[in-house]
Amino acid sequence: MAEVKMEIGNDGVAVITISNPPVNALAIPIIAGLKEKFDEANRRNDVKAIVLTGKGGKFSGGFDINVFEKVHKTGDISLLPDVSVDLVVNTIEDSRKPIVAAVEGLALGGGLELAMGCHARIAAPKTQLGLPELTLGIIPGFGGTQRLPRLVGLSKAVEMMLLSKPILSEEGKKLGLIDAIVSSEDLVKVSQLWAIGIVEGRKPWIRSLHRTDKLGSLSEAREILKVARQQARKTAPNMPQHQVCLDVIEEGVIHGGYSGVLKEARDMKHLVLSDTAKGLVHIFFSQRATSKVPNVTNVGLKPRPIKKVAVIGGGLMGSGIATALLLSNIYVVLKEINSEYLQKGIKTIQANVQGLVSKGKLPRANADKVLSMLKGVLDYSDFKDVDMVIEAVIESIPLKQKIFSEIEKICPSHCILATNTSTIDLNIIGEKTTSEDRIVGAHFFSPAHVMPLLEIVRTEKTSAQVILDLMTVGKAIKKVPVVVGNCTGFAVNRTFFPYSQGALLLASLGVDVFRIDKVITNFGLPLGPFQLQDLAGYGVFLATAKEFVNAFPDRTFKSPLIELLVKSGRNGKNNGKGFYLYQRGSRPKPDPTVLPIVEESRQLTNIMPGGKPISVTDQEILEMVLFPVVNEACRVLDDGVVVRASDLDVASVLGMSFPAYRGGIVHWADMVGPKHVYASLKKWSQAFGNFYKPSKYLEERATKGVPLSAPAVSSTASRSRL
Ligand SMILES: C[C@H](O)CC(=O)SCCNC(=O)CCNC(=O)[C@H](O)C(C)(C)COP(=O)(O)OP(=O)(O)OC[C@H]1O[C@@H](n2cnc3c(N)ncnc32)[C@H](O)[C@@H]1OP(=O)(O)O
Repeated sequence: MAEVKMEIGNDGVAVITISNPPVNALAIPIIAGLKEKFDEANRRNDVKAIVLTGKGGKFSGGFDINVFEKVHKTGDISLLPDVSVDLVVNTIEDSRKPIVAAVEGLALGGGLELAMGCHARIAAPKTQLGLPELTLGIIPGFGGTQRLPRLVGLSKAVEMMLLSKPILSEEGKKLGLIDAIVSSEDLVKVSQLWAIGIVEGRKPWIRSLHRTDKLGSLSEAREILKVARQQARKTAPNMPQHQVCLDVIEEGVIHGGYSGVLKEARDMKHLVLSDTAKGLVHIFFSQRATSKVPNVTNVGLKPRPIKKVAVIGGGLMGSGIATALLLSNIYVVLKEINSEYLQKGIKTIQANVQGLVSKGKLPRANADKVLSMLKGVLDYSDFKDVDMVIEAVIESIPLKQKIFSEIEKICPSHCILATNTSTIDLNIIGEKTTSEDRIVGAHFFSPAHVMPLLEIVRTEKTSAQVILDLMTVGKAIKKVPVVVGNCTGFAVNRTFFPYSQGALLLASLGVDVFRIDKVITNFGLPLGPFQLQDLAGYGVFLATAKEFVNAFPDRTFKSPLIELLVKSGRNGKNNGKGFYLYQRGSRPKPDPTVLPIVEESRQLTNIMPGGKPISVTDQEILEMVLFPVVNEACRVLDDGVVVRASDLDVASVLGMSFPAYRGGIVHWADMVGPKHVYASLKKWSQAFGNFYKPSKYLEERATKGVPLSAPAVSSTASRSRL
């Protein structure tokens, strides 16, 4: 239950405790409770000093993000209480009695801001301290933009806020954010003594907002902010909160902390209503919702331990998957068909691990231990005690069928039989076995040890236990598992197939390929469709295209362009020459010599109206590439391939790097408006054919004014593949 308690000890110290499991979020009743208890403590004659702490080993995960969601749904900004001035400045910082924060576990966002309003901070070891508000599209709103620079210095504070990077209490102590670190058991006791120390004048009574000693000179401050602004323009070009955060910090540096607090409160409220905040808050909750899968996570099943996994195939995917498992202390048996391929696979894993060491992401000392958990094999003898097999061989149906019949016999009966196929129907892969209940798709995205998404593909026969086990392994290896149904391309590849198709069609209509890529990267995807094709490899593209043409012949656009590129000796990044030129040590450069090949492809498709290139705005280019993706997302929703629309948003962000601040593909389409998407597709389908034909789902929702993300109505729910 959400509550704030106060206990007054014989020493005259009131201990105020926030209790709102699981993370002690500062929900509205908690804020009201804090105000009430602080007022009471200040009034009472038997209270000399106050300690503020959180129950259950966590100080606070910050302001209740659900309130932002409510503001987004209602548009009612008055739902946000005045915490910054009323509670943090007037009640806490200007309290007549000293207040010490006893922080443990985590103090994030509003949690850290409350602590910074107190007159001292005592922390347990390894407590996370941070202001991650920018990841939600807002800025700190309880005075954090003013107090953090005053406690840790401007440079560090800017870094912590702009990168939303938490620090541990040990670093906090060195920086001056934390006054002392004591064990968790002694935390409240020491904080009480510290508070009495302030009353008795043995410890300083510090109001952070009044400090200026760590801000440096005005010119130094301006220089730091100038550099930060330049960096933010590069790293977060489409998001307003970074520049606003720096403006608010500057206000406090120039006109004083209180003036900064007032500007912060005003600007925070504006930002809460921004599309960026709507998108990012949506993704925050959507990502957490993916852990809730009906009939899997709510039926009392317990995940079984997965300690040893066999990976079949040491190519790019297999070695990436093996790396991810090893990094999470799971034993891996890597199987290949000959020692040459096996050595290649092992070398790739070693290089992956080494790469993490050189980037500082893995301590050098851990690298040997990680690699010692790997065993390379050429036969199945080590498969007798594995808990899971992940097959990652080439996309060949007979080969996969053979492998699954073999492993079914060799592996223990509890062993999960997973495939990393990205296109082949799981029912076909499992057809020749009697183990279809333990066959599941574990679809990783390349590079598998880096990309965060794991699509878990289930068939009608996959057991709930197997899905739960794979979800648990997925989380253990730091992926975000999203459970999806079985269909060509599953959720992500199916939804995004029209991404490259739309781009190829536009190129055939006479639009410059590099302009298309630029428009898409300006929108926020890291790579345009042509550069993405270069990177993914043309072989993969052609093989996938074949699958899609077979599965959805009514809506595929057949372009000869990639085949022409291959014929002319281009192979994308693989051989350094695609739409772009790839040279070691320099950024990919658009290659103008590819343009005659694009022209040849145009002549062959011959779809330019009147033989002339169409004239389009950048906005039209964007929509002609992304609306077909939205259209396919609608079909994916209609077919029940995902549990909920927001799962597709998360999958698009984590699997395709669709900008999180646009909320994922379905959320974005709802912001743009289904009516506009529908009308545009209809217009283009009349001009350019079936590729653009709006789906029934889109048509229905656009005409009825129902958001694309609204839960399915019963007639479509019956088609669910989950
Ligand atoms: C005005 C102020 O400046 C504005 C703010 O304070 S904005 C809030 C700033 N704080 C944050 O951004 C922190 C957000 N939370 C997190 O990063 C992580 O949840 C965490 C590090 C606290 C804990 O992570 P982890 O242990 O993996 O648990 P996680 O699954 O994320 O969260 C547990 C539950 O708490 C909820 N939760 C976490 N932080 C929350 C918050 N600030 N408000 C509301 N709910 C929150 C999650 O939604 C989840 O709910 P569910 O179980 O119903 O799905």
